[in-house]
Amino acid sequence: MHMKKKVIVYDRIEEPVLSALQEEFDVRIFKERDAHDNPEFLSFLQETEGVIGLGFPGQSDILDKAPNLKIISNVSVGYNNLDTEELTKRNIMGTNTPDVLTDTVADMAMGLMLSTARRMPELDQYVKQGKWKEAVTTELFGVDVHHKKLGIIGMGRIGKAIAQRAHLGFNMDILYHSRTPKPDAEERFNATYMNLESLLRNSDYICLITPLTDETRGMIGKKEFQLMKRSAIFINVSRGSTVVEADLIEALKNKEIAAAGLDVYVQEPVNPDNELLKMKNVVTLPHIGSATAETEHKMAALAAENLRAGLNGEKPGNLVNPEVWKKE
Ligand SMILES: NC(=O)C1=CN([C@@H]2O[C@H](COP(=O)(O)OP(=O)(O)OC[C@H]3O[C@@H](n4cnc5c(N)ncnc54)[C@H](O)[C@@H]3O)[C@@H](O)[C@H]2O)C=CC1
Ligand SMILES: O=C(O)C(=O)CO
Repeated sequence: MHMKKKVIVYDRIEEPVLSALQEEFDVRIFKERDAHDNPEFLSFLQETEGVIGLGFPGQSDILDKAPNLKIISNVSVGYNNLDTEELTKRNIMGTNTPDVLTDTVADMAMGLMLSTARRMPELDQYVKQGKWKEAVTTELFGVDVHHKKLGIIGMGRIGKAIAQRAHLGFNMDILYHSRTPKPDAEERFNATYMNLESLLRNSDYICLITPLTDETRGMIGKKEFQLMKRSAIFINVSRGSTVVEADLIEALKNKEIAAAGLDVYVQEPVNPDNELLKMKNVVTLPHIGSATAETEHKMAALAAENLRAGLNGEKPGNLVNPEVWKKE
């Protein structure tokens, strides 16, 4: 009898993609807590050929326990959960889901910027508590977004989609910092390339949207917050660990910056005791940049396509370690 290949769905995958995978493969769903010492997880992992999901810890200690693994298909564009060198060494493919989420994440970055600048969550509470009159006071007025300077750190797919919205929709001046200059962004959005220090000094809004890598880990800390304007509003949609969170808390407390809008945290779910959650000038979201019904579906479908290709001996469209692919 033809044996179905074993596949782990890690954390979750949306329907109807899950049902389709269950038809084709011997699927088992595991959650993050299982990754450590659940004997059922460890025994299934021994025979697993494919993993699909969110944030599977693709590091050597887990890979040691997965001798048959061929592919880890992330349902995310970020792949900081994967040790790509280690995967390549072991001939394991890693894939991600770029492009399909770009506009959705950019929409959300603009939303965070607007809601932080115009204090929308705070005002929402006043209205719901019947305190309309108390809400309409100069102390609770926000600041303008349009015609201000937006500094984008990481002018990639999402960075450009943010620049498009901000420049064409809100008449913002775009400053940016990236590994290399992006002539297309300069032409389309009149964006100005700057080193990090100049960007931080000159921006009214700063939006961080780089991947998390060895280079970007902690790239925004005490020194960087001190360079920012006191009126600066800081938006992080990248990963929590691109920022030194304790330094962000200090900068907000000491009024070195005005406010922050955050979708990502060093620890997720964020610890309820985290001081950021107690600050009125911080708008928080639970890492939902790409989480709309439409985009979740596109990401799941693309990740499943990558998984199928990898398990059928074809080259997946979105390899994050392309050097692993060698034709026999
Ligand atoms: N909050 C959320 O829900 C989401 C967060 N993300 C995060 O956004 C990241 C970016 O996604 P894309 O735009 O699709 O990736 P991308 O690869 O198209 O763009 C990343 C940009 O960052 C730049 N960059 C890399 N290292 C840098 C450094 N050291 N200094 C300055 N710039 C640097 C690159 O040059 C590139 O232009 C993802 O890796 C993920 O971590 C992505 C989707 C949703
Ligand atoms: O795609 C990503 O990297 C996310 O953070 C969630 O969509």
